[in-house]
Amino acid sequence: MNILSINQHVYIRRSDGRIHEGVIVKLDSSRNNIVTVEWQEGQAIRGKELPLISIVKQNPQIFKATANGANIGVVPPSVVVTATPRNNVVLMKIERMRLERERRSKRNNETRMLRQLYVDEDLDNTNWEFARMLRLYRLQTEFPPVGNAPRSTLKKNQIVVCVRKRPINSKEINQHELDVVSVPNRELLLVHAPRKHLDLTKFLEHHSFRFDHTFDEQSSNAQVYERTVRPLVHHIFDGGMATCFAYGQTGSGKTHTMEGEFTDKKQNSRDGIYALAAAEVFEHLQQPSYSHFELRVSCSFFELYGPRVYDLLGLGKPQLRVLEDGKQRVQVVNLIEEKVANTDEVLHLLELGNSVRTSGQTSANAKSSRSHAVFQIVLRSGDKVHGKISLIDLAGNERGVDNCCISRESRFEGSEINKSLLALKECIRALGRQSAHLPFRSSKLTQVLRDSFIGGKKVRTCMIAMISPGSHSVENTLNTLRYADRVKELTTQPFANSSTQSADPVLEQNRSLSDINSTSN
Ligand SMILES: Nc1ncnc2c1ncn2[C@@H]1O[C@H](COP(=O)(O)OP(=O)(O)OP(=O)(O)O)[C@@H](O)[C@H]1O
Repeated sequence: MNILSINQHVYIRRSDGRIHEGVIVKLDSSRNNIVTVEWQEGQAIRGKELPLISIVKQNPQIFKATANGANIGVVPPSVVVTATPRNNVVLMKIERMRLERERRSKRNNETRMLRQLYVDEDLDNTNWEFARMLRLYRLQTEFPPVGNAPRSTLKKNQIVVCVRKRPINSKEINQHELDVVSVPNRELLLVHAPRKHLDLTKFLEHHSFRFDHTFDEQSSNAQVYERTVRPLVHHIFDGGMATCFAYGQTGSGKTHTMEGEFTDKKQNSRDGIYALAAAEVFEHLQQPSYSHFELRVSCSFFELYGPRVYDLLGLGKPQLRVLEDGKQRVQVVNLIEEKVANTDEVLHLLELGNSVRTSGQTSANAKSSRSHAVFQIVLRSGDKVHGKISLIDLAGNERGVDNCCISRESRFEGSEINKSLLALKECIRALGRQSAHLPFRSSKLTQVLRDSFIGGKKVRTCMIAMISPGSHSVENTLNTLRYADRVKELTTQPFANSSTQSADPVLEQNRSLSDINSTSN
């Protein structure tokens, strides 16, 4: 073996008779003197392991040259590869490096694609494990179709509870928040809460809820209106009282839904539920079946800030007194009830009122409504109230722990808001139970809305719970859904909401499916 060396040029004959000039790249005496030779064929580098004896036979010139001190070797009959030997070695090394580079980049691309599949092209996302679990859960879980409850029952329900999920916003995306709410169909809603075990392993806790209607992030205000407030407008023409509450965490979309989209620092009142309801009222007025009532439309707009009531249509936003007479009739003294003849006049009133509404900054929303805004459309036949709809944009509900970093005044505001929301829940529940006792005196909000809770079958209520989809809001989202759930619980017995949790994705899937199945039975 000492005659041959690495990088030495040799000729080899292939089985098809062609002869190539190659380079020795490996000499292995431990394996019966095996010699590895590489050569170039077109653009490709090829290699072969050959026994030493075969190399000796095919390259007699090497051995003659060694014996005589000069290379008098026999030139092979035809040489396929004609590159100069020195160039060949360099080329081969470059080629080998290129192939290695290509292999590495292919491997990296594969890894990148795999992560993108799970993490939405966001490779820096520290939540990527949760994102992966979520993606898998959503891919693997089959949701049952909507339950068999006929849709017409929704129209007849005295209390309707719906949930609307708003789209994840750019602030949440920049903070690498995940969208942890799924709306698989128009009744179901799932919250996937990211959790950690004591040993810090991560898992998702799935909670499923069922409501009269669930709206996903694609839903428009008009679609929400269609399912929620439209039946109530029809109801007041039939002589009923109706109330619709927008409930939810600050920044979850209550004002967006009730008062319209907020673009370029301006509220576009035209597409909010207030305006859509007003337009429907004027459309209905044209119908001959109501002409004999000689109905006239008027609006009032006021806010409740803590225990105080302010008229949003009055000059300088005057504070109003709330009085109750001997027959428990509640009057907001001197509340302006403006007569309106068309939707544009209503929009004008809304703009006037919104411009003076109390707002503040919360941990979740820089321009947060800190008051409950009550917009009422009253139908009068002569002096008598024929029907009335109250549309209420409630102040944001916040958990105490979210308020730790804000001022004392804001914390006080928060506790007042939560107190009135608790009272509201109790009143709606009492209405659902047809209870003789209505705890309406426990807050100013329920006191001024008393006539929306009494009146038996003539009274109808709709609650739209708004939720933020971001993972940082998950506790507030669960709070909102539990609140809405408590309101609904007593009104539709067949639906029992529930929650599940599990660390094992397969178990999670099966359990939550059985959970969903059980709720739909
Ligand atoms: N469905 C939606 N589609 C698009 N953007 C939305 C939606 N819901 C809310 N938003 C946006 O989210 C932000 C917060 O919404 P909004 O002010 O309506 O929240 P809120 O619940 O009224 O908060 P607060 O109780 O603090 O007043 C706004 O910029 C709004 O435009």
